[in-house]
Amino acid sequence: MTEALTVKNVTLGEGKPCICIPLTSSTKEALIKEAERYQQEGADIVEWRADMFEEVENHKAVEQVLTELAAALKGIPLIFTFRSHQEGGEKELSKADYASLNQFVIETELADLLDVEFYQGEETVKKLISAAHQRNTYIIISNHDFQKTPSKSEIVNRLNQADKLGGDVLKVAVMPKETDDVLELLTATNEMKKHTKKPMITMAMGPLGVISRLSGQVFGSVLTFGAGEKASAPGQIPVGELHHVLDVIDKSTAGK
Ligand SMILES: O=C1C[C@@](O)(C(=O)O)C[C@@H](O)[C@@H]1O
Repeated sequence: MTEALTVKNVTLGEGKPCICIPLTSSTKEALIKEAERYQQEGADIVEWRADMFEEVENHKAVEQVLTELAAALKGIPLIFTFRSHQEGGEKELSKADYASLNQFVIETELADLLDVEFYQGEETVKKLISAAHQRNTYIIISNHDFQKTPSKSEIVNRLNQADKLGGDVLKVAVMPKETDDVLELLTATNEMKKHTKKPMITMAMGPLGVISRLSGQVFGSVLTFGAGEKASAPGQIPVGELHHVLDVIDKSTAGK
């Protein structure tokens, strides 16, 4: 059974999956406008994809955006994510720069959750978890495979490793080439939910994987990404449509 994790006014792991909208603009002004819009539209959670920000290597500029985002979001939890190129992101930082950017963001206490990539290595991940936990910040440990879908046992293995490292939320995204791959991801999620109490976020990307972005309540994924102005990964559907489908599933599975 998943133990729910409450971040500000949002609970991950109870009933209907939360909807997270990614901020994908490249300038501060456009990011703040996006945040204001999603706040008015009632987003559950917002993710800042900082690898899409033109000044991401300038820590002061990052802090300024975080400060203004916190004001614009009016209490909506914020995930800070620097997605590296090899995991599907737009920029690449050295391992040292990746660690220092995330450490800096933790110290600002302006993000509620940080997405930390599993492949950055055990030492970095553990250091960031420990720093975050001293500041009431949660860590999502993520792993993306943009080329393929690993086997069910490999997906479970990656989620287990993220759990053992001490992540608060465990995330895996894969790329399906056939419907069997989507089933592999869903089966892995369903199986893992029997072995961990931590909230999980899993998805199969691209058009074939759309069903996995809708069915979290059934198989055990607590959050789903919906496209705002722009999708941050293939297969995300517009937030309005996502709300509608999640509501239908929630109503029809109530009482189970
Ligand atoms: O890890 C994820 C999931 C994601 O890749 C998706 O497929 O929806 C979108 C990213 O912005 C986010 O950081």
